[in-house]
This record gives sequence, structure tokens and C-alpha cells, in this order.
Amino acid sequence: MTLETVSETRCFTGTQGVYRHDSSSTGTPMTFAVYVPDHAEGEKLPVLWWLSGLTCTHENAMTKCAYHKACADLGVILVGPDTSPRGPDLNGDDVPDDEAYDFGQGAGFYVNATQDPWAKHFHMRDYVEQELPAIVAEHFPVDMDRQGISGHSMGGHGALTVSLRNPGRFRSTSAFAPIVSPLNCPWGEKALTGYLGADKAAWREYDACALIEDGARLSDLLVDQGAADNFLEEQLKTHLLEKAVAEAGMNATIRMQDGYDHSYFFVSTFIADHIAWHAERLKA
Ligand SMILES: N[C@@H](CCC(=O)N[C@@H](CS)C(=O)NCC(=O)O)C(=O)O
Repeated sequence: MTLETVSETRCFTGTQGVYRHDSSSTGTPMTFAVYVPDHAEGEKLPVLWWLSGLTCTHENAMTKCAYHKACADLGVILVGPDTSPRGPDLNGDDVPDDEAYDFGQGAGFYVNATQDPWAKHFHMRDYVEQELPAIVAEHFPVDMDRQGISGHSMGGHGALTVSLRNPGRFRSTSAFAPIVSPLNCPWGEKALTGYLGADKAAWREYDACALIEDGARLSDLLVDQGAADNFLEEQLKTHLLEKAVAEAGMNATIRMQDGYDHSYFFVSTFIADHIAWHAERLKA
């Protein structure tokens, strides 16, 4: 596998890189971002995975999330993948160019699609759970025994479900305005029907609340949710996660933040808190 360097740019006391490679999971080129704080020769740093939301590429968090200073100060590498396969290669397989903002390109939902025409390329679960970690471990100074995961909205759903399905892999899990139950919201209904089909039993491994109901647990969880988020009531439904963790007796801090909406203005306000929270656990 060849890793192409798209760009490397000095930012605070570290380097923001963008890289591209041919993905075996998606059968397309994939682009991802990695921020590497300055470190001693041979030193390996903890890594925080960042999964982005609907419409995002690898770039939105890199330019709007303002994670660089906290990562540099605390010595945490941050990796931000794209949210779906993209590009002209998909058209030969009848995947629409960009069907909607909440389905198809830019909206992979971190699932392995089983329905055509998505099944051939939309394997974002394999990509973020298996392929990208192996690439990052090979090419960057990461300590894979110290991994954390976070994300925003659809990416918050990704962070929660990837972590719940992989017990012990992540020392810390957090989310901003996550979709907590695709089984119970229009974004989830649309995407999972399209990618996985109508049988909702197949959706449960992609639903944080269902995974918890079915017995999965995290040792700890931090969630921030803007109380003025337009998507809160219809799509995000934070109360379902509050109920699931309470019923499971799972350790979780779920904070409603007055006045904040769904945007990266909200995420950038609390990102340093989250990175410090992850760093505490990754360095313990
Ligand atoms: N564009 C959609 C909303 C999509 C949206 O809010 N996406 C969030 C994640 S779910 C995001 O991060 N967008 C990209 C950005 O703000 O840079 C709409 O018009 O309703």
C-alpha cells in the first residue's frame, strides 16, 4: 500500500498532514488527516480518532474544530478520516454522484453496506475499524495501546458504535451531538434502510442505544450536546442515550450546553475539554 502525502503544514507545535491511499475496504482512493505533535525521536504518542458528520470530508474538522493547540500541548495525535467513499470510480458501479446530504457520498454512517448499489464500496466500518488503524500504525508514531475515539453527529454515532463493538480497544470515548439511535430517527431510517435493507435486526450493531441494551458497555463516556441544536428533538434524541446508560448502570457524563447549536462553533468551544479528558485516560 502506497501512502501519498497530499500536504504537510506546520501548525502550533506539530504538523497537520493530509494523506491519500487506495483503500481495499472501499475500492476507491481515500483521503485522511493526521495531526502529529512534535515529539522525541522514537517516541510513540497516544492517538485520538475523530469521526466527522454528514456532508464532511477529512477537511471540516481540520479547519473548523480547533483541536491543534490542545493536541500539541497534550501530545495527542489526531486522525480524521473521510465520511464515505467518493469520486468518479463509483459511477461505473451506478452509485449516484451525490444523492443527498444525508445519504450516499459524505454520509457513509460508518457501516458496511449490504444493499446495492452501495454494497460494493460503502464499507466504512471496515475502513475505520480495520484498514485505517493498520495504515496509521504502520506510518505514524502512534501507541496503539493508547487509543481514544470521538466524533460529531453522524461521527458521534460512529465513535459510540465503533467503541461499543470493540471492547477494550479504546481507553476513552466521547462524542459531540451524536446520533444516538439510528433506529429511532429519520436520518437513521433513511441511511440504514438504504445501506442495510429493511430488516431492522441488522441495524442494531449500528445503534449505540441498541448495543447498550444488548449488553455492550464502555468504562466511561463523555457527551456534549448543544441545547439549541436544531436537530436535537427530531434526529439526535440525547434522552434515549441518557435512558440507555441509566438502565445499564453505565458510567457516562452527558452535558447539555445552553445556547449552542449543531455547528463546529459548538464543537470548537468544547474540543479542548474533550482532548484533555481523553489525554487524562490515555496517559493514565
Ligand atoms: N447541511 C445540512 C446539515 C448538515 C450538518 O449540519 N452537518 C454537520 C454534521 S451533521 C457538519 O459538520 N457540517 C459541516 C460543517 O459544518 O463544516 C442541512 O442543511 O441541514
